[in-house]
Amino acid sequence: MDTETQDVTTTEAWRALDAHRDEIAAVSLRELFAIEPQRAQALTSHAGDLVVDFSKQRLTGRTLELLLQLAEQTGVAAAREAMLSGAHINVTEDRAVLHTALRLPRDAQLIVDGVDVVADVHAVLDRMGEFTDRLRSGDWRGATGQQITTVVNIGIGGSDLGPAMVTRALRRFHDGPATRFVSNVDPADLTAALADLDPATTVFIVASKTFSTLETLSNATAARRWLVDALGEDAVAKHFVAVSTHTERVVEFGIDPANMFEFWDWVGGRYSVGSAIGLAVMCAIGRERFAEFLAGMHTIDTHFATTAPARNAPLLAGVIGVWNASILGYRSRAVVPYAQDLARLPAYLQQLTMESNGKSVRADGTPVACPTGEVFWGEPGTNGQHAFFQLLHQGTEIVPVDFLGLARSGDDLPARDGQTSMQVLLLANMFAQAKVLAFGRDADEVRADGVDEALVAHKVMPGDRPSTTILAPELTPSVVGQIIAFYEHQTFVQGVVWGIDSFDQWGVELGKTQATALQSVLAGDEIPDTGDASTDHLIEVYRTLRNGGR
Ligand SMILES: O=P(O)(O)OC[C@H]1O[C@](O)(CO)[C@@H](O)[C@@H]1O
Repeated sequence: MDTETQDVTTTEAWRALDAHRDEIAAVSLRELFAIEPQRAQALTSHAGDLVVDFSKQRLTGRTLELLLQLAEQTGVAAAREAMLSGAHINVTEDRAVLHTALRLPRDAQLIVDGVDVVADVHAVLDRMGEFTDRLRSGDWRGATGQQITTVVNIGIGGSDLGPAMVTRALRRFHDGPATRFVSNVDPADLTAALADLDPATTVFIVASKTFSTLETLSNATAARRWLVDALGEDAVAKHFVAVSTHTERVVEFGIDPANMFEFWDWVGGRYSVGSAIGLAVMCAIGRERFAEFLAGMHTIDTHFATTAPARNAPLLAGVIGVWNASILGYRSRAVVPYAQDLARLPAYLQQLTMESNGKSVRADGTPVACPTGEVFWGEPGTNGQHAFFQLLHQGTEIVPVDFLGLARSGDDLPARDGQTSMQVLLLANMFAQAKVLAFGRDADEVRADGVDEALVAHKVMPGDRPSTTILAPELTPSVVGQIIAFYEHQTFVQGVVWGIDSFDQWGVELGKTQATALQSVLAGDEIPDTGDASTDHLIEVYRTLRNGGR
């Protein structure tokens, strides 16, 4: 941390972009498409199976040129090389950042701090494969000799969102035991998950990088009690496995290290679904499909590492994200997958992007000089259309949208018209939304439709609302891996440009320690003195309500 981190706003490219913003402010997307007939093709990148169309972003060829200069002047290529080679780019924790090593093929080699991490990675993948083969074939039996029918993953943040999102996304490939995910320390989460389960046929995966996370250890302890009450202490070995970097804590919890799947401190929690944290996914879809998922990620890693900047999809997405958030002032991004199976993708991306880039100081501790981390949110289309799209179309806030769509669906059904299919209808909705956001409809067009003058202003669609459209052939394990790696790398690019450490998360620590301190205050009945009047008052109100008062 001795080296000073560059302030992006002092670069030549930033100053040029700042001026350029004003130059193109009055140019509409309609005009840009009229001036550049090949715009759609020119602004579409191909990465693996992903086709990424940036043409509806508010930018010109000159904007992209300047954004690529910005990437150059902030050292994105060198930072990427440093990450991929295992340099300690997570400076505040002095750690390498090597989630890309999790998806290197078996015959690759990567020596980091004197160790071949690829060999370690594949040794764990093999152990995961052996375990999941046994579980899926029925060879692994519970304490009463019954076959395991349900796997419950207990974890939170990266130890939940990745496997939960991917397992759901790959529903069609699910041919193993049923999977459930418990994350919240709210007892309702565990209680609901266990309500109809039989301890004799249930296996718990306790997934925690640190094995010290309050929510996970609370849920794991309660789940252990549920199992032991029914089957006795000896049953734990057949019904609990752990995924962690911390063997001693796993043993202390009472899980046999033989049933522990290891990963390493160079895998950040939100980047860990390709590690043993993906064990629940492997239980659901099997080791071959999981290998395809990893291979999909590796395809995008290779694209990111080797493709020229002007065609490099995650690099372009990253700098366009900076352009939107920091220069145009569009502070949030909606992610709208037109795929019900990607319903958890927005939540997954919230952690990936916001825990990574939601920082106000640069890696050297100096304050950032421009807005950083976008606020990510979203829901699957078409549901989102009937909820928040009104604001996207006509609100005062401009929210860039990432549309994700699939050309084919394994679930397709005939459409009501008897001619097309519901998947075609779904995609037609996606294209329509992106089209209307970009090109809108002006007052004359509204009038030309014979709309009553009193309603014209209400029906004007302003347009010029940016979006990126990502298309893929089908939701396969590989494509899901590709989507994840695509977002991981754009998050990385943004972090480098902003000069922040995208791999720490100090901002979540204080709340955790204060919760632990407040737990006993809430449970007790002494006059609260927590150091602030607001919290003291809330605790008193809480106690009154808890005791049935008003
Ligand atoms: O895997 P662990 O150590 O239980 O941590 C869970 C999550 O908690 C965090 O540390 C903070 O939210 C995340 O980064 C992480 O994914």
